[in-house]
Amino acid sequence: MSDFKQAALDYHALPTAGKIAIAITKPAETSADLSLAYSPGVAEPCREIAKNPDDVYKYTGKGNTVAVISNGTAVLGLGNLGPMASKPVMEGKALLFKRFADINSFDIEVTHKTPEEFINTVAAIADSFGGINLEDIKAPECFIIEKALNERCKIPVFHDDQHGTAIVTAAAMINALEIQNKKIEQADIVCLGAGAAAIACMELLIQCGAMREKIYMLDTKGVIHTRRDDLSEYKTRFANNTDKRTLDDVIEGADVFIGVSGPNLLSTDQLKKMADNPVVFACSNPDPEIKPELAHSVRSDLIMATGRSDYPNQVNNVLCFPFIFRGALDVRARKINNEMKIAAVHAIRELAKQDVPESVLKASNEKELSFGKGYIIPRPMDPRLCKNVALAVAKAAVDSGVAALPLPDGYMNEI
Ligand SMILES: NC(=O)C1=CN([C@@H]2O[C@H](COP(=O)(O)OP(=O)(O)OC[C@H]3O[C@@H](n4cnc5c(N)ncnc54)[C@H](OP(=O)(O)O)[C@@H]3O)[C@@H](O)[C@H]2O)C=CC1
Ligand SMILES: CC(=O)C(=O)O
Ligand SMILES: [Mg+2]
Repeated sequence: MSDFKQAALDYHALPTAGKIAIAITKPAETSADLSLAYSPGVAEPCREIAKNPDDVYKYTGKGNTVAVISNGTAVLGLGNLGPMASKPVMEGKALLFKRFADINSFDIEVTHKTPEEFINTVAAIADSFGGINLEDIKAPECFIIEKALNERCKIPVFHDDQHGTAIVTAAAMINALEIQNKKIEQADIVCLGAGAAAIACMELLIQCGAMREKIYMLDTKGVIHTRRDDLSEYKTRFANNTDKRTLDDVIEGADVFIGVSGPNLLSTDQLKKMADNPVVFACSNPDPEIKPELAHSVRSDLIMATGRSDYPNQVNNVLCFPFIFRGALDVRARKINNEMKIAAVHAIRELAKQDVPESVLKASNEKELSFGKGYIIPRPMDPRLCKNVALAVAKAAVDSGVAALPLPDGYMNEI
């Protein structure tokens, strides 16, 4: 067994199994404490909430709790491993919520037969939480599930693999194209993968200026084109009127490659065929579509990003989901709308242009980080992400009319 594999298994197993635990926030030592925490004292907030349901936010942890919910059908790029094998990832998301945005989080893995069963299960428990982060649910079911839950739930429901990934990809792409001196409107874009992440990433890039007809999307059967008769309604939106059929065909002269598919699917020969100064986001986890060292060995003019923490330019939804929920929860947004997503894109993107604090350099084991080919997007440990993204998102929620609360006085000033 490799040292890294053993270290990763030990990290999860020792000294206690798993990565998260519950913390008590009130004294619970004496009989007097317990008479407040439990019987008889607990009856008082129960009565208040029964009279005024909004008081649940005043007397319980609902407003700062997000459920991370999966069925394990698209666990990273590992495929349909089922609910239990997805649990380390879901605990990981809970860890990231707490570490980066001080949001309490439960991971919930659902076993079900039909999308309706999943939807009914989640809808039935949704009121316990301030928000729901759906994770690693494969396309096309993820689109149906998210839409139905957003219609049925009073709290924000956000499929991270769609929107978190899209927001971070758009932020990084705008910066990368600027550095490569390319215009997004003129970029020829290849997207390998046509699932949850791919569809959402391309839709958001189009909102940021990319031209739909200049996007070539591929699934396991090749290029998505207008003469295919096997396309879901979601893929059909990207059907290109073209004779190109394979990755080899579309990669020729492409400015951008975005991989949200699986490991080792882009060859060095294909990379060589891309236009000058290309942008390559190989975002499949844990193994990217092409390894950075391999890509850099054949091209010196590219900007390269992956989803991983052990290479520069980590294009990963961790840069978004803790912070977009922080902003949404703090103004009690009913949903996470387009305005909030666009605000997050720009808050993340702009931060990469600012000087990097010493604490981030230390945590990244870097001497220097400055905006450029090796630093197109902030590092997840950057404490300014929470402040800047949550503030932009909360403001956008208030301005777009989905917030139940105003922006708190001095919001995020103290961070
Ligand atoms: N860096 C990040 O932040 C994130 C990265 N990802 C990565 O993106 C990938 C996809 O995740 P997600 O969208 O949630 O999963 P989905 O299951 O929804 O989609 C997977 C897509 O990849 C396509 N695909 C799989 N193998 C190939 C192949 N050999 N050639 C072309 N297309 C292929 C599938 O094709 P078909 O439709 O024919 O089945 C499908 O369209 C994963 O590797 C995941 O780790 C996802 C979210 C965030
Ligand atoms: C990062 C992530 O959410 C994924 O790879 O699925
Ligand atoms: Mg995921």
